[in-house]
Amino acid sequence: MSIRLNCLSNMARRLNCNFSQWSSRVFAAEFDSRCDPVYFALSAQTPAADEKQSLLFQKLFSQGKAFSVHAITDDRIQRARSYSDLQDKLVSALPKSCNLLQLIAFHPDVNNSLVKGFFIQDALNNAGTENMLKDLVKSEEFHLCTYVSSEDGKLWQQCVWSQRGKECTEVAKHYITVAAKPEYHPSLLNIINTVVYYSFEDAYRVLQECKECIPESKEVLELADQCIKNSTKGRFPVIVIEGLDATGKTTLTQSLQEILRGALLRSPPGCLSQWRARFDAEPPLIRRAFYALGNYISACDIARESAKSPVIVDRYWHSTAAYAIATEVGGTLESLPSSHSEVYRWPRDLLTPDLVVLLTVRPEERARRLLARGVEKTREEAELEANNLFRQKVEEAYRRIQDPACVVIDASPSKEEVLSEVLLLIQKHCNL
Ligand SMILES: Nc1ncnc2c1ncn2[C@@H]1O[C@H](COP(=O)(O)OP(=O)(O)O)[C@@H](O)[C@H]1O
Ligand SMILES: Nc1ccn([C@@H]2O[C@H](COP(=O)(O)OP(=O)(O)O)[C@@H](O)[C@H]2O)c(=O)n1
Repeated sequence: MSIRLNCLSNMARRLNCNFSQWSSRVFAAEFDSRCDPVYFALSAQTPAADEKQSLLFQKLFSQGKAFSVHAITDDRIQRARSYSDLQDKLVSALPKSCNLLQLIAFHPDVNNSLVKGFFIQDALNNAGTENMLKDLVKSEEFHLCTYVSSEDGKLWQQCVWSQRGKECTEVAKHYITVAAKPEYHPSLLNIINTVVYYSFEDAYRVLQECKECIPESKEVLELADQCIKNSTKGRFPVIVIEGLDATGKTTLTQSLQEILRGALLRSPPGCLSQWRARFDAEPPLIRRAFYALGNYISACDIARESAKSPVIVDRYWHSTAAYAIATEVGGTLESLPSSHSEVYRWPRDLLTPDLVVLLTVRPEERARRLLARGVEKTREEAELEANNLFRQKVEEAYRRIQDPACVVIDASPSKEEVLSEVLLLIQKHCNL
């Protein structure tokens, strides 16, 4: 597929026609996270009519009227924030007759080429929907497309609209062809340095780019500046406890602290708590960079404390990466990057613990504990409960992270049993 698309854009370049960068992208419209998306590409030439293709496109584009919207700025921070704003606007303003789907556009196999947008099917073909979407284009941050068919309904075209003076005008029109399913789910193109950061500098750079639009970034950066780079562990062991919410991390880490007479730390560290809600409200690009920096700040504390006593850490890099990967990857467990993917590698400059224990509990037991605790859940945790599939993806991502990999413990038995099992593990791994 990518070869065919490259040929197309090379040909367009030779012909010196205005074949925008969008033309070499593949679009993926996601009907349901459990099914494969519909993949389509744009073509400068009239494609041959194909019965199967026409049927598929009719399903996609002729449920009333179809539209797509993408944020188009080159600034990654602005694009991520515009996408979030757009989602809020569409969710609140679209009439009930509309079906809102995720539409992504990407260059096959090119990392960070993915641009997120929306695909809207308006079953009633409301004039109001079209006007509302054209209004959005006025802000010049978005790219609006409509979809039209030839008279016999066999060929489809994507029309691009843009604000020219006072008018919203059609500025380009391309034929649409079915594109092959890529080898890997396109969301994988958007993990490295977009939601998971593998060095202090990469995460730091994102918050630096946010200084203007999120003033709190400056304070987080100041704390990060105080971090000793590449901090190394002291002579005492460092034990990280990981797991989904309500798997017993707090209970276990407190017991371990008492028994081992150690220091209890967490990531993100307490010094960042005042800004956590602020960054939780930001899109993944920014939110994940905040948590990534949190790990580096915690690493400094871990280095200092491990010179004096054993250190127990409640969540660390495994949490940051596993939640980010599971949220970003659409589809089922099979859509996760394969076990040997580089997305599961440990950042080269982050202090490595001696032991990472992953607590797992059966879903019914976890739900029982959450209910008994009665604490308000974070938005993401609420989603976990509603979405068992997402929970499985987070846990599987935890299990795939390497160097150090986590040791998985069934934390469904009693607190005492879990504690003694973990103490045995610590003895084995950390010579305690
Ligand atoms: N092994 C266990 N068996 C039964 N209940 C437990 C066990 N470990 C923790 N709990 C209870 O489950 C709830 C969640 O535990 P907590 O330690 O707060 O989890 P986390 O820190 O992972 O969110 C608490 O009410 C706690 O008392
Ligand atoms: N080191 C960490 C810790 C939390 N997180 C994020 O924070 C959320 C969980 O935090 P939480 O405060 O609800 O967790 P608990 O420690 O209360 O179980 C996850 O959704 C992760 O996205 C992270 O990315 N990195």
